[in-house]
Amino acid sequence: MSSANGLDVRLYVVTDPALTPADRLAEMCVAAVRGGATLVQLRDKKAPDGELAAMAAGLARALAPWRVPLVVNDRLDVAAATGSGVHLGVHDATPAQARARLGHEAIVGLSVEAPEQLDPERIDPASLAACSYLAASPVCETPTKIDTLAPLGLAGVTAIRRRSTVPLVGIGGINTPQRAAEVIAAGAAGVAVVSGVFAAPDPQEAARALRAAVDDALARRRDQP
Ligand SMILES: Cc1ncc(COP(=O)(O)OP(=O)(O)O)c(N)n1
Ligand SMILES: Cc1nc(C(=O)O)sc1CCOP(=O)(O)O
Ligand SMILES: [Mg+2]
Repeated sequence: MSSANGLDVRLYVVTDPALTPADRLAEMCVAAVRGGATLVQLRDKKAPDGELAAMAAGLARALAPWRVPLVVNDRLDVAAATGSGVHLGVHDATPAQARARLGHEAIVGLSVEAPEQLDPERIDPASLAACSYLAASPVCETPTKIDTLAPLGLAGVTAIRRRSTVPLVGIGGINTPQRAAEVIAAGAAGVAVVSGVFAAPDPQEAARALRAAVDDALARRRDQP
C-alpha cells in the first residue's frame, strides 16, 4: 500500500556496517525484502564515496527484481551517481538541493528531530515541498545511533504528523512488533528499523513480524471512526 505520493514506507530497513557487512549486504537486504521490507537505506557513515557508490550499485541490482527502492544516507553525490534516493538530516544538504540534483521522481527523505522544526519560520517551504517522506528522529533511545536529540516518544510522532502531509516514518528503538504498532497508532505511515531486523537471528522472519504488525496497525487506524 503506497502513500499519496506513491512511496511505500511501511517497513523501511536501514543498513549498518556492523550488522550488514559488505560481503553480506545484498543477501541480508534481500532477506528483509522477502520478509516484507518496502524500502532500503544504505547507511555507512565511514565508507569513502567510491566504495559507497559500488555498494549502492550492487545493492540496487539485487533489489531491482523486487521493485524495492534504494535510498543512500547523507551522500547526495553517491545518490546521484547511482540513481538512488537520499536521506538527509539537519547537517546534510537541504531537501531542495537534493530535489534539484536528483530530479522530480527521486526519493528525498528528511529527519525531523522536533515538531517545531516544521514551523514555517524554521523550514524553507521549498525544502518541505521537496520531501518524499519525513522521519521522526528518534522515537526511542537506541544504542545504534547515540548522537541524537532526546527521544520524541509517541506524542512527538503525533505532533510531527499533525504538521505535515508527506508520509512519516518513525526511527529509533523500534525493534519489536508491539513498538512498531504503537508508532503506527501514533500517526506514522511506517517504521524505519536497523537492529530489529539486521541484528535478528533471522532477518527475514523479523521483517515479516514487523511488517505484519505495521499492516495490522494501519488497518486498525483506517477502521477508526
Ligand atoms: C529513515 C532515517 N531517519 C533518520 C535518519 C538519521 O539521519 P541523520 O539525522 O542525518 O543522521 P545520520 O543517519 O546521518 O547519522 C536516517 N539515516 N534515516
Ligand atoms: C539511523 C538512525 N537514525 C536515527 C535517528 O533518530 O535519526 S536512530 C537510527 C538508528 C536506529 O537503529 P535501531 O533501529 O537499531 O534502533
Ligand atoms: Mg545524515
